[in-house]
Amino acid sequence: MQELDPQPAIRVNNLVVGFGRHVVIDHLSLEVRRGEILGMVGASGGGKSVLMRSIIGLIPRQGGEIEVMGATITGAHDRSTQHAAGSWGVLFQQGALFSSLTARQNIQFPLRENLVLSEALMDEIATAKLEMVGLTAEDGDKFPAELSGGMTKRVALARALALDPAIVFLDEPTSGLDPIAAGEFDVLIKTLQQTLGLTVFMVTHDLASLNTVCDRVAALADGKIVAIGPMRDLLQSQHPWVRAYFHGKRSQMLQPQAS
Ligand SMILES: Nc1ncnc2c1ncn2[C@@H]1O[C@H](COP(=O)(O)OP(=O)(O)OP(=O)(O)O)[C@@H](O)[C@H]1O
Repeated sequence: MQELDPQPAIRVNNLVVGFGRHVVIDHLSLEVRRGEILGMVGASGGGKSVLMRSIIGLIPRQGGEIEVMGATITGAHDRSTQHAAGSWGVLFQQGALFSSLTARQNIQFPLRENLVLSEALMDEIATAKLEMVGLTAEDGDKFPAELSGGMTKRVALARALALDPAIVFLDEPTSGLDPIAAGEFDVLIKTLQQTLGLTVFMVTHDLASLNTVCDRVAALADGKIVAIGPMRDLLQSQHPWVRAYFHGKRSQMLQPQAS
């Protein structure tokens, strides 16, 4: 296993996020190490997406501190957050490609927003990103409606990688994919982590992803991280929700990795 940087990529301290009286994140603290793939699990509606969106400054918080690559995150329009935003890419839950743009144009979107580059260079970058996620230059000419679910996820990942981020946030990247496509996507994420040194924050319900690609897994329950560590540690956790999640009927197919 690669050596991890002791200075975390993401540091969340005592975070509180809610909507009106509904507290979703309740004094949560978490560190994501540089270069690791951290899987985030939790009940549906438990706050995983809210946590991810808070970290990247899209949802305001009521308390606590967030740092990403050493930069303090306040609000989406804050200068420090905007500067830090260059260090991350995001794959939202639905892929969220612009339907009127080709795959290539979708990948180029962040480049156009943030940089001044020639069309030729932008085409070159888009082709490189397409290849990086296992697609061809020809796939770049397709519109989202012409892509399979797996291809859509790959294009969305290529777009998240457009600005060469240090961190990628993935919100349920394998949802809706068949097990083979999901497995291929897992391999892709692991390969990108290893070749690019990426830090990956991955919200997922996919037990196979947790077991095969995540260096550590964090469990969110009652607005807090109630367990965090390698998968084998989570399987030993005595926390009632974590036990129910990993030892329930749906988890029987889980094959823990040998330590
Ligand atoms: N913009 C919002 N306004 C009000 N409530 C919100 C908003 N966004 C999320 N919530 C609420 O916050 C809670 C956590 O939602 P979140 O989407 O983070 O869950 P999740 O853990 O990602 O769930 P799932 O696994 O089903 O995707 C839910 O009760 C949701 O209704």
